[in-house]
Amino acid sequence: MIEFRDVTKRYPDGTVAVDELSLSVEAGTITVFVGPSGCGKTTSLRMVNRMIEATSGQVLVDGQDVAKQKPAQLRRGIGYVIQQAGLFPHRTVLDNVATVPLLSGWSKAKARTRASELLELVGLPVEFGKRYPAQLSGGQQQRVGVARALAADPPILLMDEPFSAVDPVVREGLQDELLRLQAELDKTIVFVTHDIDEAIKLGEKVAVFRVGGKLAQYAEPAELLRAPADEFVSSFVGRDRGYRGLGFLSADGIAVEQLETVPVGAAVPTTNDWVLVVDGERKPVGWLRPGSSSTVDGTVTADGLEPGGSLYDVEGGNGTTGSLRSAMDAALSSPSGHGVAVDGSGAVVGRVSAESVLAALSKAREQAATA
Ligand SMILES: Nc1ncnc2c1ncn2[C@@H]1O[C@H](COP(=O)(O)OP(=O)(O)OP(=O)(O)O)[C@@H](O)[C@H]1O
Repeated sequence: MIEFRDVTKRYPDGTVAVDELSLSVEAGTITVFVGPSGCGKTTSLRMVNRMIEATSGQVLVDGQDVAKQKPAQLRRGIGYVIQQAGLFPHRTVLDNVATVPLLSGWSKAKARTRASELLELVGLPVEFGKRYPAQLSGGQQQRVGVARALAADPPILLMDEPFSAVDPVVREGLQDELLRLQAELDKTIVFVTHDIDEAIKLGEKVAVFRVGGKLAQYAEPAELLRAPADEFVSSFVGRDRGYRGLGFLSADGIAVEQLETVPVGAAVPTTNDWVLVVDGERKPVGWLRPGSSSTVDGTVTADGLEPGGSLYDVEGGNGTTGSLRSAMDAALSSPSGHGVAVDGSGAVVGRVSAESVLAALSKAREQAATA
């Protein structure tokens, strides 16, 4: 656990970067510090590994005041990942990752074996170990940065805007990868970003800072969306917070109704409604519009079908149930108005409607009110 107790950082020029910060970061969780530029996120993060010293107050790691520990020893248990990875340009990728184990006295062979394992863990081919950082894409360099920070197997990982230099698609992949890694590694991660969507996706708890280094709210993401503490948090959290909040509500109680499907090559069904066309594994191919011409000699072809909308995975992708948001999105984005529900393998299991999502939502509200 990491604990900030009334921590203030005043720089020599008088700037108060962090003002009386008190919060606890639970072990084994991802906690995100978010806020506008200059609100003291980086300063707070760096006070944990003593790259910056607090002016007053205490930072404790596992109950021990960091100010009383030798920085080198403290940092052995704390991995650090920064924007644009900060790799050594003249060392190979493998040697970059092996740096900390080598510094800790491991043999070269053992450090390199460990580095190879880590490259695999972060989803990079082991052959990339021979390359130099400049020979990798930004996203790949970022993965190397994560592998390097994990090399000594530290229980704590500090990540300062690690994904902000890559494009949105790569960034999303890296976020998913981090969540996957965390499920496996169970580290205590403090993650700094100025992107509220990233904070809400990654954080089990999110600390919102305002300029002047004051903590505006510290809460679970669903709570931030549902009940922002004040105007500042509300405007920082941004638009559509009601809709985004659906992402945190389980679609457990939602009714999945029967949906008429037809395989490619089968006879065109006689119905005036839309029909979902599926492949041999019951995965959706597209929609057959009522009176559509996507047929040859009375059988359904894959050409000319209406493309489908997003899919509602009833298993939620991580062994959990899907969210009301994904169910609602499936219903709203489907050309037929029927949201397509699929199982973990992508096979169609039925349909959901916007009305059934709203019914599940009011049931969840009633339950919350009587709880
Ligand atoms: N060495 C320094 N001397 C004086 N002021 C500093 C110093 N380092 C940071 N600051 C100031 O402290 C405040 C907080 O800076 P910090 O880098 O922690 O913010 P941040 O929230 O991480 O911002 P960003 O998102 O832009 O990186 C800012 O006003 C900054 O200008």
